[in-house]
Amino acid sequence: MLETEQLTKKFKDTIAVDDVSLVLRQGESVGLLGPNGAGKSTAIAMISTLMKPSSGDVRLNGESVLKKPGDMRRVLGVVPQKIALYEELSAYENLKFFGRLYGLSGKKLEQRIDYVVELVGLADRKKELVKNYSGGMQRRINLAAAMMHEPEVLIMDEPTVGIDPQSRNHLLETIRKLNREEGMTVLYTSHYMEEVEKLCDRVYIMDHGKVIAEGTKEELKAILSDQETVLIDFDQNYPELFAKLSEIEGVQHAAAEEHSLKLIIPKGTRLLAALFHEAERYGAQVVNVNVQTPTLEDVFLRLTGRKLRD
Ligand SMILES: Nc1ncnc2c1ncn2[C@@H]1O[C@H](COP(=O)(O)OP(=O)(O)OP(=O)(O)O)[C@@H](O)[C@H]1O
Repeated sequence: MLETEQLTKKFKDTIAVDDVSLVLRQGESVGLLGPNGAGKSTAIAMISTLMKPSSGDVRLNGESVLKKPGDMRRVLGVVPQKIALYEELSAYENLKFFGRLYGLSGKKLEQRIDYVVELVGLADRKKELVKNYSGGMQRRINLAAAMMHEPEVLIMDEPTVGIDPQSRNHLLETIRKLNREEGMTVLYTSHYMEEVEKLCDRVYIMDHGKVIAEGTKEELKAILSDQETVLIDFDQNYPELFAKLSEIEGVQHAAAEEHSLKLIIPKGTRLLAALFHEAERYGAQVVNVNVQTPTLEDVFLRLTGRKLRD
C-alpha cells in the first residue's frame, strides 16, 4: 500500500538517505533498524510528506504523494521522535486540539478521545497537564494524538528512547495489539534490536543512508546460519586481552562491552582452548561462556563490523 522508490535526500555534504526502496503492505508490521544517524528520521520525514526528497518518490496505493500530500497525511499517523504536545495544556486538551485539526467535533471527537486515552492506558489521568507527566507518559499521549484521525498506517520514529520500562512495555504492547488485533499497518524505527524482533514481521536494516539488508527476521538470521555467537563474560574489562581474542583464527567479528566479549565464529570452531590459554596469560577470569543463536544485532555486526549502539 505504501512504497518508496529510490528515495534519496542530500544535505550539503551528507547523503542522509541514499536510494532507499521500501515496501509496506497492508496489515504488516515493518521495522527500520539502524544506528543513530543511519537516515531513519529523514526517510520518515519524506514518507510523511514533511520533507521533499532530493530524488525518488513515495507512493500510496500506486500514486505519488509528492503531488497529493494531503492524501498521505489523512492515511498516516506519525509519532515523531520529539514530543509534539502543548505542555501547558492537559492531555485531554491536546487531544481535542489535534482532533479538531483533523475535522472532528462534538460527540465524535469526545468518543475518539475516550478511545485513544484508553488505548494508551491514561484514561484516568487525561485531565492532568502534560508538563506534569513523566517522559514515558508524554510519549504515550504522543501516540494517542497520532491515532486521533483513525489512521490506516502508523509510523513511529524511535518512540521508546529514554523512557521508563513501564511506559516502554505499555507502548510496545499497544503497538503490538494495534497491529495484530486491529490490522493496523505499522512502520517502526528503532536502534533497539529487541523491540524490532518483538514487534515486526519484516525488517529493513539501514546504515549510512542505505538499506544494507531486508527480509523477515528468519531470513535475516539465516545470513548467520552457519555461524554462532559466543558470549564470554570476564571478571572485569581487559581491553588488550579482548583485542587479542578478536584475532583468534576463525573469529569473524568481535564486539566488546564492559566485562563481556561477543565473538561470531563459524559453527564448530574450536575456540575454548585458545580462549582459556590467552585468559590465563592476562590473569583474567572467565566467569561464563554462552553459545547463542544469532540475533538481529549479530546480523548487523556481521554486515557492518560495528555494533548497533556504537
Ligand atoms: N537538516 C539536516 N541538515 C544536515 N544534515 C542532516 C539534517 N538532518 C539529518 N542530517 C544528517 O543526516 C544523517 C541521517 O540523520 P537521521 O536523523 O535521518 O538519522 P537517524 O537514523 O534517524 O538517526 P537518529 O536515531 O539519531 O535520529 C545524519 O548524518 C544527520 O547528521
